[in-house]
Amino acid sequence: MVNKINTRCDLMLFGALGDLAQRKLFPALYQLERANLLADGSRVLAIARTEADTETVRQQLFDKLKQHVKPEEFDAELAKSFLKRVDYQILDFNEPDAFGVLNEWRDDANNELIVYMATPPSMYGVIARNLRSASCCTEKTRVVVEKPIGHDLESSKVINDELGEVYNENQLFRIDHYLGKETVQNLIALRFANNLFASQWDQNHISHVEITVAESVGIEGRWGYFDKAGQIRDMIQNHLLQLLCLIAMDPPSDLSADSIRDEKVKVLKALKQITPDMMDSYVVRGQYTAGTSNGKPVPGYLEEEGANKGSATETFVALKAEIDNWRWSGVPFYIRTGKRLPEKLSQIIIHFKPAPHYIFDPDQKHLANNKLIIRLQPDEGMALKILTKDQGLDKGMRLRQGPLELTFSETFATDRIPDAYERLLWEVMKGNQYLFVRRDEVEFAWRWVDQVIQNWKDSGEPPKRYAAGTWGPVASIAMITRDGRSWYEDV
Ligand SMILES: NC(=O)C1=CN([C@@H]2O[C@H](COP(=O)(O)OP(=O)(O)OC[C@H]3O[C@@H](n4cnc5c(N)ncnc54)[C@H](OP(=O)(O)O)[C@@H]3O)[C@@H](O)[C@H]2O)C=CC1
Ligand SMILES: O=C1O[C@H](COP(=O)(O)O)[C@@H](O)[C@H](O)[C@H]1O
Repeated sequence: MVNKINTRCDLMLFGALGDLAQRKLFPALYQLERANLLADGSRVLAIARTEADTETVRQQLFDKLKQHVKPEEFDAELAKSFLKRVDYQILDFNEPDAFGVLNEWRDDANNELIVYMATPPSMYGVIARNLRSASCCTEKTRVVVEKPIGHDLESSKVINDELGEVYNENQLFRIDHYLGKETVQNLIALRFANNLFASQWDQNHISHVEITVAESVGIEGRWGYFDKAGQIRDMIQNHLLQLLCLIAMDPPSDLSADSIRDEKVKVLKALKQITPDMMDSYVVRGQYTAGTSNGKPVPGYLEEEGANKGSATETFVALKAEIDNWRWSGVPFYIRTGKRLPEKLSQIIIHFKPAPHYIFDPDQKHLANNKLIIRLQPDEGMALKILTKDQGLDKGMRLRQGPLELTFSETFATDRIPDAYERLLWEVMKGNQYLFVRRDEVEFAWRWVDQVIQNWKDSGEPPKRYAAGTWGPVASIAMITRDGRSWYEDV
């Protein structure tokens, strides 16, 4: 049973009519209302530049809630009552003089003020400065900003500096929505609540790690944004490196935000640089061509709406990351992520080393390593593949591999899994930063990703093609096969 927080919040949502706000943030706030977690008197000021009045925006938000909340969780009366908390303010973020109006909306200065910037990152500094000029912030104000923070190390420093001129680091909540996923937080529980794994979690016992975040969707009308980013900036710089950190970090001394973030930063700092001569064997980038998705024909990346036909932006990346420290020396982390892959699937596979001396049938030696499969989405859960004796008089000491299985929806049938943004908004309201990214994490992640992007630029090589509906370019299979391994397939 989660208790509602008693403090009333005033949430100023900049960019409230944008895609993120309407698809994710308002549905998440509705779910907090549904769970009776919003304090009485908490309010939302939806801010954008479109000419509209509050009633029209409430009606538009009602329609979007109906569209994006699961039918069995949508209650029209509750939605209407939730939307009474929402007012709309027309504002051009570039107009400092217009910001004074925001103070008028705040009728009680004792309410917690949360500023959520669901806007292009180029707006963060402008909004922060204008809020300051309008005296619309205090040292207690919490400020939420979306990814990506910049498009490389230099530009992320500029954005972080601009935010830092107005706010202290302990006021800043940088979102990486993967950290709001229950199954991602569960990595911390798995690793640090089960001593069984703690003693096995290093290069003495683990041979390699795989992290796959596959998406079946394509660009979904976001060509303008995505083509400037590509899969490495959109997914690897943030979500996949966060997953890597949670798997690779040392145990934090407690669950405080800084203890966890300190450990993640140590991992990011220890990532081995990928130099130009390593690129062929360590990195594969791809771009999808026409193919199928869910059995239906789909266009290639260059034929998507709004496409620039000559684009060399990658929609797929596979790479081998190495961590230069005592715990992980010699243990590659194979990472892959892409759009228009055969299915939506995020999973981490920990491959344990075989026993030091093998005494069974030589033909079965390939079976002889345990694997821990962590399914982040969908079908959330985990399986530990272990070896047992095959049953039957005629089987001798033949081995077979089977799972110790934990499927969350079956074992813990009662609980609904909240969306990442519900958790993250809830943590912001409580003022808890442990699921948000600190400035140095963002910057060390960029430092590592930037060198790969620079190597691509210098080589001038175009991305390798793969047909939509396949697992990426064949080169990504060759990359892991060269090391005598293969991407995990559940057979
Ligand atoms: N969409 C997604 O799935 C994800 C988005 N993000 C990040 O979230 C942020 C928002 O993305 P998204 O919602 O897609 O963006 P959109 O372009 O859909 O929305 C941007 C919003 O900002 C408003 N806006 C922009 N400039 C101004 C201005 N000068 N004055 C007033 N209002 C302005 C727009 O107002 P109006 O509508 O009135 O023009 C709109 O409400 C970005 O940083 C993005 O990278 C991160 C992860 C996923
Ligand atoms: O941040 C982003 O994440 C989504 C994938 O998120 P998921 O929760 O559906 O796994 C990705 O599609 C999008 O391009 C990226 O900006």
